[in-house]
Amino acid sequence: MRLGGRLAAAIEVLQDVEARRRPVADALKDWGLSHRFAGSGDRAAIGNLVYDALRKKRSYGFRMGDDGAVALGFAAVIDGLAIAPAELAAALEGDRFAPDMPSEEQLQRFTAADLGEAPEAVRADVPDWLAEKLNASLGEDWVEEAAALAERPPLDLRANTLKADREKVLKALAPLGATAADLAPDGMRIAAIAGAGRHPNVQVEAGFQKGWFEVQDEGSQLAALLAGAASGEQVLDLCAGAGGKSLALAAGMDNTGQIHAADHDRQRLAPIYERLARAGSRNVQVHDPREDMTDIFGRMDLTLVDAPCTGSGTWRRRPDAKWRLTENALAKRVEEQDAVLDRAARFVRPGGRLAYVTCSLIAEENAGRIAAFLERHAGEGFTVADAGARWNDLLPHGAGRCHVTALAGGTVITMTPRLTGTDGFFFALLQRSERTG
Ligand SMILES: C[S@@+](CC[C@H](N)C(=O)[O-])C[C@H]1O[C@@H](n2cnc3c(N)ncnc32)[C@H](O)[C@@H]1O
Repeated sequence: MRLGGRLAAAIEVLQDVEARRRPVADALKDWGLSHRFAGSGDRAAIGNLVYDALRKKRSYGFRMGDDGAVALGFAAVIDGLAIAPAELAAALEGDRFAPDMPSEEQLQRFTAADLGEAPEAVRADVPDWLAEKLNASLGEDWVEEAAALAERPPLDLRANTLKADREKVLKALAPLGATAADLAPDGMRIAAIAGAGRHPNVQVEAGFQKGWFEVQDEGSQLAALLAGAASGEQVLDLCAGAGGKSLALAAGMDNTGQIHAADHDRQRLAPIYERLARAGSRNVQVHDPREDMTDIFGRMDLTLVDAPCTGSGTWRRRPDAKWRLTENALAKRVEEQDAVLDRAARFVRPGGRLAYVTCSLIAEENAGRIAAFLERHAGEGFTVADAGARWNDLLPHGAGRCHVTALAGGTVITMTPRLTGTDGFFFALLQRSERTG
């Protein structure tokens, strides 16, 4: 396919996403199924245009004076692929699949528009209703913080120290341009794509098949590191999902002690078995959702709640979620977070810890849930640890590179693409006293 056909396809997918309010991955998959002639390069290029258009839907819409699918598609080509309008017109000339070029006036508006004159929510590329919440959560630089969530993400990997060290993996992945991550000790990064192109499919690499590395955002790796599971401990990963954190914890514990991996959704948990086997993780016991886990109540040194959340910290990777999010959905996540924290508390032994993680940047889901938990569980011996100090101890070269917020006598931290270069993550650690009421 030529550029014109790819652009027309991207516009069709954007129209589908808009009309049916459906996840972009589903819309792209359907497009692929009904256009089997399109090769993998075409699909990747179409996907890139769609994702770019959705990441910057509001600022592109402002600059174009139109936020319809056609305008957004053209904006993604001009801005994301860095093809100037005149060059684009020449490339589409004579291409019968290409959509009509926007008017000269619209193109000029796009190129000359001053985003400085746009409302904050437009510059931040977020829906209006979230502006106040993100401002409250991220402080005075919230517009720049949110705008960084509208950039393309890198591909992050974690060396699995049960099978290989980072140097060895970096050597194997040198042809893919992997470099050592800034902060996470076992992290590696393949930079965000500039212009056209796509990240390599690292899962077909021999090293991946042999379990030398996992795909995991650096922020997720850091959250597991901060949770601080020590060798020999009893650990519960209560929202284990496909096991990203369990795998990192197992490596950090050098396969000693015991990790209990649980999730209430069997389908989400299913991939964990294959991942554990590939990674050589032998200290993880997976609990079926139907299992009664009362026998480990009050026995965990560390209970990790990697909570269900809006995922607002991952908007670089799932920009469509940003436009689909509603106040009702946020309220539902908050309810789930309270419920899962209440359940988690039952597993923490006296003297044990409870780590709470989200990949959201909305304070209601983060510090707000911890404050509410402390109120509901007053007298049970939970206090907020100094996560900011913990960050500085573990990552001296990353000091000052995350948000540290005081909360109930301790501190909690937030990682953001702008400060940490990771997806957005929140981390809090609660310490339970030896003597509980
Ligand atoms: C953020 S995801 C977990 C990601 C995973 N820990 C990882 O690192 O790959 C949150 C998970 O919480 C699970 N969940 C939601 N409510 C739960 C509950 N009450 N009990 C257990 N799991 C729950 C969801 O099914 C989902 O898999």
